[in-house]
Amino acid sequence: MLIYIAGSGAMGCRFGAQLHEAGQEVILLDNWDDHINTIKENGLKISGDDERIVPMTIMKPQEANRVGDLIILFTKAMQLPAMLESIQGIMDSHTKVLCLLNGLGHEEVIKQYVPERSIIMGVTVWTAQLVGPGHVKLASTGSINIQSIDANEAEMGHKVAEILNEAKLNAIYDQDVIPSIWRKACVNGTMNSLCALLDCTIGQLFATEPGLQLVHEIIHEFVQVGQAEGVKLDEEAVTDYVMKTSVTAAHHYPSMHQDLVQNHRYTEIDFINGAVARIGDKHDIETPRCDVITQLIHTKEKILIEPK
Ligand SMILES: NC(=O)C1=CN([C@@H]2O[C@H](COP(=O)(O)OP(=O)(O)OC[C@H]3O[C@@H](n4cnc5c(N)ncnc54)[C@H](OP(=O)(O)O)[C@@H]3O)[C@@H](O)[C@H]2O)C=CC1
Ligand SMILES: CC(C)(CO)C(=O)C(=O)O
Repeated sequence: MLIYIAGSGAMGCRFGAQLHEAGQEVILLDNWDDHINTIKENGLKISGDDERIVPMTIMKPQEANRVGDLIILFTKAMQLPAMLESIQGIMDSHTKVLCLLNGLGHEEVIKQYVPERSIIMGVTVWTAQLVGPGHVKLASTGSINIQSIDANEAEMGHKVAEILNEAKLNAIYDQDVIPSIWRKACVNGTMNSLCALLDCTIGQLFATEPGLQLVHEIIHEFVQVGQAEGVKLDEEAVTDYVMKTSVTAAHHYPSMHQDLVQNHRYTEIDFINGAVARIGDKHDIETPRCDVITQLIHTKEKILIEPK
């Protein structure tokens, strides 16, 4: 089986390396020259729980020319359309496309490039961090929920879950993956944006009474908007999940903090709080917190990434 990882940053490298080690033929696709050259020359360096060097094939998306059996999308959300455009030549009617990006609204984007019967949507709580080009840090454990969006293609989704499990990626075939995607978006919509704005860890944020209050108000907006979209979300259960995640990830600076504050890179805010604000508008639901958080993150992007 030929598996492409379309977007081989931290998560793409984790998944690519584990699938390669499980015996699959894996090709990493990315556009970052230093990263590509380092992996070509030295292999992928993995530090953390199980340090090793994994020899991996990596190239730019436009250089790939063999049709893939499975393509796992792992770009940042704002890079997704360009990636889908550039991988048209490696997809045919049998190619399955699995999306594991954080955030909301990717299904609609993917449908513009991939037939519905080939799309598998998913969400993962595995983590990974780029240390530098060709070097990723992996720690702890995780899991994946996936579902074919065409109900007639469930079998193909089950097969993909099996392949992920052979690589010890703990995948389950979910009969309704959309609430899980929204629940993870809610984790990111509370912790990622607030920690990036306040320059703090998750533990620091959740230890404050006003911070915690804001977290509850954001969760309420996500749940109201999700429910209006027909997503089965229970506010108490989502809150419980967010609180539990805040404990296990207490010492972390979330990825949006790493992107914006530490590395001065654009964020996925438009696909998290920004998406809830947009969908809320559609349903005439007010989302004042998501609105202002989105505006503040964009302001911080202007200050840090585009200084005058
Ligand atoms: N990291 C995590 O723990 C988790 C992430 N996710 C989600 O997975 C998706 C992928 O995230 P993740 O793997 O963390 O993304 P990364 O930031 O590690 O990489 C994403 C892309 O950004 C570019 N890039 C990253 N760093 C640099 C750099 N220093 N210089 C130049 N280009 C760089 C590369 O793209 P290119 O060069 O092609 O532009 C790379 O493919 C996102 O939707 C994220 O929210 C989900 C669960 C956990
Ligand atoms: C750490 C965690 C779970 C919460 O923000 C995360 O998903 C991220 O950093 O993107």
